[in-house]
Amino acid sequence: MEIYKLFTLEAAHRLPHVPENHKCRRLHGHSFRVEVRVRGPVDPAAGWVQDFADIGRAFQPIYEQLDHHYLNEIPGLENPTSENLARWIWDRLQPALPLLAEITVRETCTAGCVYRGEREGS
Ligand SMILES: Nc1nc2c(c(=O)[nH]1)N=C([C@H](O)[C@H](O)COP(=O)(O)OP(=O)(O)OP(=O)(O)O)CN2
Ligand SMILES: [Zn+2]
Repeated sequence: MEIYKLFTLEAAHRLPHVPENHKCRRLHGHSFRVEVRVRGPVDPAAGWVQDFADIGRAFQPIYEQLDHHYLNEIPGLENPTSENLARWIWDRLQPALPLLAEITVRETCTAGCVYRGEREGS
């Protein structure tokens, strides 16, 4: 079974590799929504895959690094596309959440990406 927890964070970014006249080359901000999904068997005694609070605790240090920050200044996020942000979050979250199955990053109401780890062909 799969469970999920949703996080919202505010951050600024610009995309340095898009053409000069592309709007995303300019500094702008998003209310990013990050959905973390964990997959595993339901423990019969607990009745859950994993405590939602475990996901919250694992995500906290990542949240602190990203929320109200300029993403381009964070090592590894010099080109902070949704794709790169999803992989960056995965790489830091997976050691604390071995059952991690999927990271969804939504930049706007209409755009985002889903990452399921290297087996996806990254
Ligand atoms: N594949 C990707 N494409 C784009 C990314 C990205 O991370 N991955 N990022 C951006 C920009 O950051 C932009 O802020 C969001 O893009 P876009 O959906 O084009 O922005 P709008 O909300 O303004 O969309 P409209 O449909 O034009 O209103 C760009 N592309
Ligand atoms: Zn953007």
